[in-house]
Parts: sequence; structure tokens; C-alpha cells
Amino acid sequence: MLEFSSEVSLLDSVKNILLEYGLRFQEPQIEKVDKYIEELLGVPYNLTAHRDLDSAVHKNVVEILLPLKEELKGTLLDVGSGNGVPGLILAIFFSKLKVVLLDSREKSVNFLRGVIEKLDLENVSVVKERAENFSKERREEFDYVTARAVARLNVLVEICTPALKTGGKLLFYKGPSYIEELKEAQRAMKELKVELEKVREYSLKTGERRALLILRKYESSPEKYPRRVGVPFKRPLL
Ligand SMILES: C[S@@+](CC[C@H](N)C(=O)[O-])C[C@H]1O[C@@H](n2cnc3c(N)ncnc32)[C@H](O)[C@@H]1O
Repeated sequence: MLEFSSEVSLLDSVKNILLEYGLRFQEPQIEKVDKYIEELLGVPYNLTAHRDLDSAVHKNVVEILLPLKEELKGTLLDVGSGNGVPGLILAIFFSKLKVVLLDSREKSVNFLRGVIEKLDLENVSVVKERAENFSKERREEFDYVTARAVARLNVLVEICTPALKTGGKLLFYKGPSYIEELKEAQRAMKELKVELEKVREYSLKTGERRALLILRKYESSPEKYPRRVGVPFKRPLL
């Protein structure tokens, strides 16, 4: 039998989870996170089991904020944003960011547009497009490009890097498979002109091990990348 609680205690429990990890926040940010989690779970708070809320906050908020030590500012593109992670969370917590959430799926894009309106977020926009096309058209435009759970590292490097400014950073959220993926991505990194700057490994209290990969673009990517839609996935650079 699941335990249900009142709205107030669930709001507090979001704060408590963040505090447990030493994550700092301001009241308006937490209010937005609350609304977002409610949209994500698709049920009102007073009908949300603690267990589901806890897992949603860990997966979609703590996992994103925990490895970030620096303030992010400038322009950020979130590739394959799905329900908005990590891009939407970063937009809530870093007000100096201007964020574009990119996804090729109609369902995701509609969900994201609804959330942005409900949360009254002024620093976020949504684009429905394949990353291969978007990156080709919007070359060298973003200070950061992020992705989680979209593709293997070699594919991500090809579809994300062209949209990044020279000197900009790729921030990829990965699981423990990142070590193998890094080896596999050596050619893609060389071709697209990015180097590994840092890996921040971290663990959640749920026992999950995660890693934030930070890669830096040191030179413009050749015009031939990304290849046309689907090709980076079907024939990844190896
Ligand atoms: C598994 S979901 C991950 C969503 C989110 N990043 C997260 O971590 O919760 C992958 C998303 O990437 C999108 N996607 C995959 N390939 C893409 C591409 N080439 N261009 C744009 N979006 C893509 C899919 O439509 C899907 O919404």
C-alpha cells in the first residue's frame, strides 16, 4: 500500500532531497521544479506517492545539478531533450542561460511547450528538428550543448559539436559505460575537433553511478559534419 501525503509535505520533500545533497536553491526555483515534476508525473501532488516523487527528483533534478560546480551562462542547446532533461532544469537553476530544447518528436515538443507556458519560463524555447539538420544550420552558435540518454558518445560528438562555438563545451550525462564510449569516440573527437576536458564521476543515494563528461571544442568542425539525417546513427565514426 503506497503512502499519500498532502501537497505541503511533498513540496518540502523536494527541498529536503536537494538539501540532503547540499544543493543550493531559491524559493522560486523550487516552485518551478515542483510544478515541473507534477507535469512530469502527470498527476496532482496530493495523489503522488512519495516513492515516485523521490525517484523523479533524483533522476531529473539531482542527477543534473550535482556534478555542476560552475555557474553556466550564455547560450545552451539541449539535444534530444525529451521531457526537458537536462535543458529545462538548467534553465530553471541558471537564469543567465538562454536555452534551446531540441527534439524531433512531436509529443516531446508539445509537452515541453506546455511546461514552459505553465512555468512561465522566459529563457527557454523549443525547436522540433533532427539534431543533424539543426547543427548544420546553426553552426558555431552555442556556448554549451548538452545531452542525456540520446546516443552513444561518438554519435553525440558528431551531431552536437557543429552547433557549438569554438571554445564552447559539450556536457554529456552518462552512466558507467562512459569509459568504453570514450575509447570508441576517439576518432569522432579528432574529426570534429573536440578534446576531453574533465570527467566528473558521482553517485546518487539511490546507488546509481553517473558521470558528467565535459568536452571542449578547440577548432571549427569540418563542414562535412554532421552527415545527413540518420547516417551518424547508422554508420557512426569508429
Ligand atoms: C531517451 S529520450 C531522452 C530524453 C531526455 N534527454 C532525458 O534524459 O530524459 C531520447 C530523446 O532524444 C530524441 N532524439 C533522438 N535522436 C534525435 C535526433 N537525431 N534529433 C533530435 N532528437 C533526437 C528522441 O526523440 C527522444 O525524445
